[in-house]
Amino acid sequence: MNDNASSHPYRAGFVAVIGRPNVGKSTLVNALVGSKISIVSSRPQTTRHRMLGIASFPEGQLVLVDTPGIHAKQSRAMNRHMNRAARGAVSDVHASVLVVEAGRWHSDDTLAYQALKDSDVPVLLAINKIDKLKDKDALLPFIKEVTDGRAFDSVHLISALKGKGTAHLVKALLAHMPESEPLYDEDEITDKSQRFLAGELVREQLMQRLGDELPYSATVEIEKFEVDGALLRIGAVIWLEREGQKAIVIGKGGQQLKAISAAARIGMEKLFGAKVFLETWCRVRDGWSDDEAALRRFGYND
Ligand SMILES: Nc1nc2c(ncn2[C@@H]2O[C@H](COP(=O)(O)OP(=O)(O)OP(=O)(O)O)[C@@H](O)[C@H]2O)c(=O)[nH]1
Repeated sequence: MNDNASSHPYRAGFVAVIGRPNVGKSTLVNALVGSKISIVSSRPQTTRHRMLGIASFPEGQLVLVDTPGIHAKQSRAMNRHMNRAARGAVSDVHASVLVVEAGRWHSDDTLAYQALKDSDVPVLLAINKIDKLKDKDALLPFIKEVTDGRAFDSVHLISALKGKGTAHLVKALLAHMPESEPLYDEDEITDKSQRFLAGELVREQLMQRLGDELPYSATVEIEKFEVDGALLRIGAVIWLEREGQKAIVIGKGGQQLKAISAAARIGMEKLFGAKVFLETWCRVRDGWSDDEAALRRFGYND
């Protein structure tokens, strides 16, 4: 068994990070892992897949299961997939973190809480975005409101964005993990391939730059991922649902697509520690986000 300096046993296990869309789950996972493995945008429902973030500390290892936000609207196949991925993550973990936004409790928070309570593992509450609250005195009544009639193992006030309060949350989570050898090498940060992460980095730029003009259904497929000496040659296809959406993504004189590619390439170079040559194209396939077979082709497997 791997003992640290103070001879506490090394602990390692799985933690589900659950919450409604846009509360900061991916930002929290990235903060704990120390690298940007999960994409972030101000648009709700950015995270579509369940992915593992591996956070290693001298005292132990947390394998964080980042999930799509749980929400009540399930009309499209894509949304049904996202809810299934989030609920599936709750089984087989040692603890869960329910992430909520400071000052606001939403009916979808109740839905997420209920999914956790049915799971029989310790639930820690992380009240995120405390940096946004002008009136810190409002926190006490909020804590009282959200904990009234709901059982949490502990409550943590955090700012995932600024890294505030996260050390305390890590300590509390590690205490719930079983004694174990590390589950992953300490230099591993995710279970997803570089190919997958490359696609997500392009999608992040689409979400961030195009905001509400962008159809929610846009997705990215990596057609080429080749190692060429010290260079990575990556080819990305942006899939859209209608011809008219292409003009939005490409922009005047191709400027928008150029900016998307440039920013995604910088993100890839940072994450992969290698020079990247990135090519991007737009293609159209009608109605794919409500088509279960197309979803599987684009990697939305349960
Ligand atoms: N001010 C502030 N903003 C935050 C904090 N954490 C996250 N955000 C912002 O909230 C937005 C949503 O963050 P995400 O991490 O994508 O949220 P998510 O819960 O993973 O969202 P989904 O993928 O939609 O489920 C982004 O604009 C983040 O920068 C925080 O601690 N403080």
